[in-house]
Amino acid sequence: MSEFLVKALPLAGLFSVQHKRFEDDRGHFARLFCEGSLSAFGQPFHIRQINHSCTRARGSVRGLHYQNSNAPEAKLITCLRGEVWDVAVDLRPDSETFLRWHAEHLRAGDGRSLLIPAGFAHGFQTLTDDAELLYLHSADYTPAHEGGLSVNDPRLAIAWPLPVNNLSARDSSHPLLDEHFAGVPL
Ligand SMILES: Cc1cn([C@H]2C[C@H](O)[C@@H](COP(=O)(O)OP(=O)(O)O[C@H]3O[C@@H](C)C(=O)[C@@H](O)[C@H]3O)O2)c(=O)[nH]c1=O
Repeated sequence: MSEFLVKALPLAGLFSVQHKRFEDDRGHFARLFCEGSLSAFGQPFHIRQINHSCTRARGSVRGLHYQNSNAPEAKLITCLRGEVWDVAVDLRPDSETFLRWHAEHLRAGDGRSLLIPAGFAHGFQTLTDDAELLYLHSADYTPAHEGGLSVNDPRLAIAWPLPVNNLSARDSSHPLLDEHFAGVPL
């Protein structure tokens, strides 16, 4: 096995990345990111930014966020503490799965990340208190080019595992999708 076991998920370009773990008496070691290996899957991924978040209460939801065609970005999401239900929504207008979502359960210590390509929105719900996420981003944070989708949009019909709690003011005000939504053409 190489340093990663990469599994394609139902939306093209979305991957589960299992990190090979080396165990010994001291504990363990794993490579979290390797540009050379991961670029072979989906589009090349060059890290521009690394972010970290901690979310205190179980059931909290962050998202759904994306950067538009002026600053498209891929993300590699890893859970460092607790557990989250991590969601990616396909916003590529030419995709056969446009507006379909897929979720993965990420747990600290499971050695797994979600690789989300450009042209997707991302969000998550915490399944435990004090959940921490590490995000690797392929583009700079560009608020002027950021968009959001409502986590309760009936057109997406995301089946959140818990009642949706603790949305930020911004995440409570994302518009519902309508016929003018053009997605993220790449
Ligand atoms: C994302 C981000 C936020 N910020 C600032 C803006 C704001 O004052 C504060 C909190 O930002 P937000 O409320 O947008 O944080 P949050 O709602 O946690 O945003 C995150 O949500 C998840 C779902 C993602 O996928 C991330 O990429 C990111 O968009 O941090 C930065 O300075 N740089 C950044 O890269």
